[in-house]
Amino acid sequence: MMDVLAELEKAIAERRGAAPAESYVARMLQGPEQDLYRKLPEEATEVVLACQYEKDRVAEEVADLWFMSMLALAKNGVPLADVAAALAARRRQGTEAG
Ligand SMILES: N=c1c2ncn([C@@H]3O[C@H](COP(=O)(O)OP(=O)(O)OP(=O)(O)O)[C@@H](O)[C@H]3O)c2ncn1[C@@H]1O[C@H](COP(=O)(O)O)[C@@H](O)[C@H]1O
Repeated sequence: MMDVLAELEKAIAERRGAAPAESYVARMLQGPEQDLYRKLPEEATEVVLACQYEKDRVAEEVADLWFMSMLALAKNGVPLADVAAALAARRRQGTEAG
């Protein structure tokens, strides 16, 4: 799983400087930040709607949300490894608490 996300992180880094006309990644990362941040709640809402009404679309919608989250990480210079570390730390805390 992390391999796919790590590959996506690399692809995003490679494409962020591309011509906006040719790259959605470039459009989102070079454009106004509100264009990107508006997409996050939209995609989250689509996940909820799929869960409630269109279960065969849940995976696709979560993939969209994760992609937008990856763009938000790139926009803010936060590496995927930091997210992995945060989840791992919570896992350890959960193990200790449990
Ligand atoms: N994983 C994705 C990915 N997921 C979704 N999208 C794009 O995200 C956009 C948003 O989807 P929506 O469902 O909201 O569609 P929309 O309403 O048309 O979008 P908006 O115009 O409102 O933004 C769509 O244009 C999708 O094509 C993605 N675009 C790119 N990637 C990855 O990023 C790589 C580099 O992409 P580009 O540099 O953009 O070619 C690709 O090879 C992929 O691996």
